[in-house]
Amino acid sequence: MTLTITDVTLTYPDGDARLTALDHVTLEVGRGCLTAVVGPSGSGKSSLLAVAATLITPDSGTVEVEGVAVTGQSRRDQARLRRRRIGIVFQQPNLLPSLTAAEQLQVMADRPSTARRRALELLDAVGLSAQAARRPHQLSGGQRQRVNIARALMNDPTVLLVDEPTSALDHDRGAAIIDLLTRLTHERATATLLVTHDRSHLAGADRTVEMDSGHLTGAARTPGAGCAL
Ligand SMILES: Nc1ncnc2c1ncn2[C@@H]1O[C@H](COP(=O)(O)OP(=O)(O)OP(=O)(O)O)[C@@H](O)[C@H]1O
Repeated sequence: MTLTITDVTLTYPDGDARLTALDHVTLEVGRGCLTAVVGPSGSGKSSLLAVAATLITPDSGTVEVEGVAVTGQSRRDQARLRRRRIGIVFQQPNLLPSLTAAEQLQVMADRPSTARRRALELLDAVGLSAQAARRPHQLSGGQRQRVNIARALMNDPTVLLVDEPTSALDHDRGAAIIDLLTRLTHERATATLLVTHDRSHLAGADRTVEMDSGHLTGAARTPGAGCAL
């Protein structure tokens, strides 16, 4: 399994007590599979993503990427793993204002010699070939989010983590972004974990899991073609 989260508990300080954000959560995501985690505000979705991204160390439990336990690694090894194996799409694109769409991707490249070609190939994959030379203020919100997604794929990650990608978009553009993420997940065989409070776009997800008060409460939908669960 590409991303395996096993029996993870995460608490935050809450005055004199501790608030349990994740309560013995177990979840597996295989390559070529988009798993959506839905749940109300405060249910623990962003915390789950942060643990999967190795940005937060849980109180207990483990995270494995391609069979390697990352929970006990040094921060330096975790950062290397993030750079090489994990793509993260944050809610807000946070593009650099002075760079073109292609340059936003190129600056992420591990291998500078192929960066330009790869950036253009990825912009084509997200439907932005004609916008490669545009800067963020010359792009729509949906186009900026597509650049954001393409940028996360720059170093060919095996795990793709996506946080509320449709929150700034209208319904149709939001649905198009989820369809794009599902297609890219299948084509590029990433293990994709997407969190959202908005379940209206999720018809195309391979699997939907519910989060409620730090618990994963159920899995629905059978895996689609190419989804190696
Ligand atoms: N840094 C923190 N310190 C203390 N408590 C936190 C911290 N981050 C999150 N929490 C709490 O942990 C719980 C889970 O929060 P989390 O952000 O993971 O939920 P969420 O489902 O992503 O919410 P939203 O949809 O609003 O982003 C909430 O009760 C939240 O208040």
